[in-house]
Amino acid sequence: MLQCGRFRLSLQRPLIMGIVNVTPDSFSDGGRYADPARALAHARQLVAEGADLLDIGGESTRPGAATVSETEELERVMPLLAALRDDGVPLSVDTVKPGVMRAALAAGVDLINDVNALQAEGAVEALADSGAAVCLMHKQGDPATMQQAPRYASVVDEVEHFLLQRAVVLRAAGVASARIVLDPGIGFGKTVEHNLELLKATGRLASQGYPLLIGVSRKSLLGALTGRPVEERIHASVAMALLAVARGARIVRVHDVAATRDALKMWEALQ
Ligand SMILES: Nc1nc2ncc(COP(=O)(O)OP(=O)(O)O)nc2c(=O)[nH]1
Repeated sequence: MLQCGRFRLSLQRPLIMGIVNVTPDSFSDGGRYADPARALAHARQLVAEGADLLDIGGESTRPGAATVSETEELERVMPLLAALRDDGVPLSVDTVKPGVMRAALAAGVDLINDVNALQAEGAVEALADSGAAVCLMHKQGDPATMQQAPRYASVVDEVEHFLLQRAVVLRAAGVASARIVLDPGIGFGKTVEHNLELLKATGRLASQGYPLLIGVSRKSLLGALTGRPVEERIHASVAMALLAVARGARIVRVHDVAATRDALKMWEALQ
């Protein structure tokens, strides 16, 4: 069970986190939902397609992405969070900024999705003071430079150690384990080989006492394996989400909810 703000989400079956990027420059859908009305319609479409929760992102984290001011990020995400507040769907905000976290939590967001694992000053306190869940993700370096020369002695050991260390910090701050999700951060300071090692270790990473979230949707790893451009990666995205679930992941963060939902229904039918 995931204690996710206003919601208690069963993890008996895998959950789909639908991605709503309200940015001009997200790697696969940047600019498509920058208009508030389009973003709201898209968010509701993802719920209709079977998203169990929505992840609202106001700052691209793709390699080389420019950073966004807190004011700008708030202007992007807050109207959508407000419009979705009473739709009855758990809402996540994808941010590294404690100020954005606090505003989103005050507006009722149910999960903080932080690619920086709440390392910013004040982030742990912001989360601890709320009832929201948190996704702690590993990354090596920052989007601007993380893909220049990723290097690990043992990527699985190091990612696992980091995530468990961050979970210990949260538990010490009074955050119950039922509010914590871990994520190895596919594509965040990793080579193709590093990403594949982490995905092969999904079972191990998912057995650490916390639900594991995998986000691989449309990412360059899939392009490297298939040769497909970003707009042609739905098949590989669905396949890798299904494989992650089959190996123990409990949440998949995806752009293509309907296709992923159908695939997970097939997996569930065989359990
Ligand atoms: N927890 C988690 N959060 C994430 N946020 C963004 C992206 C990148 O994907 P996307 O949001 O589609 O692109 P962009 O960061 O360019 O908006 N990937 C993850 C991920 O793998 N895990």
